[in-house]
Amino acid sequence: MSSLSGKIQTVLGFIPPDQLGYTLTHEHLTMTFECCYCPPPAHQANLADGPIVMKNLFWVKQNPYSNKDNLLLNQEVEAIKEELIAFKATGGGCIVENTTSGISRDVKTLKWLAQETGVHIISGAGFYIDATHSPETRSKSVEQLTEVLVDEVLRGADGTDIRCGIIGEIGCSWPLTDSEKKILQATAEAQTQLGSPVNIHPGRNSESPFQIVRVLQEAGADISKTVMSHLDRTIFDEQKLLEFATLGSYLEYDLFGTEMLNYQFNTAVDMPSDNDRIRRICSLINEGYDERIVISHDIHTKNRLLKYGGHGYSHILNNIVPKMLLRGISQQSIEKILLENPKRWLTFK
Ligand SMILES: CCC(=O)NCCS(=O)(=O)O
Repeated sequence: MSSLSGKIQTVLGFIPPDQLGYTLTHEHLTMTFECCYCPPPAHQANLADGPIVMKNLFWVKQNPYSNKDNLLLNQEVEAIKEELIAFKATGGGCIVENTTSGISRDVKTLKWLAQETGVHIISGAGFYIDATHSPETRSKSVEQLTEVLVDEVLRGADGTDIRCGIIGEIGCSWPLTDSEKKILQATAEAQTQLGSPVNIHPGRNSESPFQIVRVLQEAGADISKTVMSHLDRTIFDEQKLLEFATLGSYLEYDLFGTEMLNYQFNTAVDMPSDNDRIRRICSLINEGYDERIVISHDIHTKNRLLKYGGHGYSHILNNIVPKMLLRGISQQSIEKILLENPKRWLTFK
């Protein structure tokens, strides 16, 4: 049993699980996303640079990864502080901030935001996708990577004493790279030592979540304390989703608010709408999985903030919950999705 057993660890220290409140399990409050910049086609090259303004806003919403300014969420600390105050006033309690090494994690800013707003913020340990791994990270053994993860949870991240309360999001590509596989094995080992919650970012292929679970299981992970993120853009076939659900991870629908014609990272994918997401969640509940579902917005670009006409961090509480109720999801299931499931996941074993 770990020293953290029974506790939830925020950037301000431990909280009793019953103080958590409604929780968004996958957000970003400060990060950069230049690693995923997609140059626009030649005839739109002028839209890559310059700030977001009314005149380019529709284009930015359709092509969020092609405007460089849009990828710098770390420039919006004041706007995000205002949003968190509104989130709390709307009934929100906690945000799990999934920024890991490679996309500019900034735990000092997370601590400041938690102090200023009263929202519980939980920070993530570990590494984003291979494209962001440093030569130093690539050269580490599984044991050395495990040490980094354990250290970020027990002692603090990025040279501070601010501690992470989950491992993740651990970035995985499709196909999985050697460096990502080592980090998954280290994640399993660190999870075994700490009893910690884990969050995984799968590659953009429906086989990816299955492959990741296999690697984690072989390395001894506890899949029941692991969230598989981004299922909205990863598994579309209902039978395949139900097959994945039997593996026992939490099933995360975390792109609420994202509605676009073309999904730039994989144009073979039709990005679902919020109504599609709600339908998917209804069918998972009907199949008996309401104790495994968690939801979020995964805000990672500026255009999704209220300041830029986006849906903001309170969209789920303000708009999605009422629509879920309208579509027959019970208040009891909503309490599980937004409160009980996050609480169970975030409490160290
Ligand atoms: C860092 C944020 C992130 O990785 N979000 C996932 C985007 S997507 O792969 O689902 O498009």
